[in-house]
Amino acid sequence: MTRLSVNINKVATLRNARGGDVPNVVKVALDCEAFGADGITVHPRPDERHIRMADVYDLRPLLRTEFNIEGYPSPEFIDLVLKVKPHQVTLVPDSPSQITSNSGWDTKVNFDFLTEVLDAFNTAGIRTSVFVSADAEMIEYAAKAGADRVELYTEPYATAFSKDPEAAVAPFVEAAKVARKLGIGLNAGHDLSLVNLNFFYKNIPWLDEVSIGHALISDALYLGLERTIQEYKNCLR
Ligand SMILES: CC(=O)[C@@H](O)[C@H](O)COP(=O)(O)O
Ligand SMILES: NCC(=O)COP(=O)(O)O
Repeated sequence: MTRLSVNINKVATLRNARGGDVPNVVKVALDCEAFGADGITVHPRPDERHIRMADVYDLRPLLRTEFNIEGYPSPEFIDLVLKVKPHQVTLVPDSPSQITSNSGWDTKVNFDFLTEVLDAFNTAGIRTSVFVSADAEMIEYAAKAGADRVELYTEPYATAFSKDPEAAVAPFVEAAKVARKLGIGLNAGHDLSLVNLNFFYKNIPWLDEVSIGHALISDALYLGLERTIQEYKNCLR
């Protein structure tokens, strides 16, 4: 089964636009779970422009599904994750000024750093995942550094999908085979949508998890959150 983790960053962005508590991020997360989400993902950034550190603490005791925290492993981020102890932490090589995640790690160049950070999370009993491009060497070094899983950065797939779906997914199928051969888990995310998700899943049915935010929350404006989550779940069958 491929799990759907709903990234609620965009819900927090909407809330922050007015400075109040509408929409309430915790309530939306709990409703996502009630509507069938298998997990909740957040990606706090240092400027707290969407998810805030306080949201992460508020969510932890209330969530009933898997909690995945993504982000760049700064000292503050590491401290937060070790205190909150989510089910999974996903390391992303974001710089603070980036609008959104736009690449995977160079796991070879950052091997020592990643090994040290992954060791701290593994020792704390938190499942680890490393955000990488669909590149065999990057996956191999992530595994060597101690990652339990990799998360494939799917923006290039999403961009190329409309022109040639087969060509778009081909490098991801190869990357997924590398992860399977190494015996590590496989997640995927970034710009997955109702348009491109089912094709991705059909080609890589052994995916453990997808995390989806931007398109899913946008679809919910038209379809409502409950139906949207059901439609995304239907893409994973
Ligand atoms: C790693 C990744 O792709 C997501 O965490 C993404 O960055 C979240 O979306 P936003 O950048 O829009 O918050
Ligand atoms: N890890 C990817 C994620 O959480 C959501 O990315 P997006 O669907 O907002 O592009």
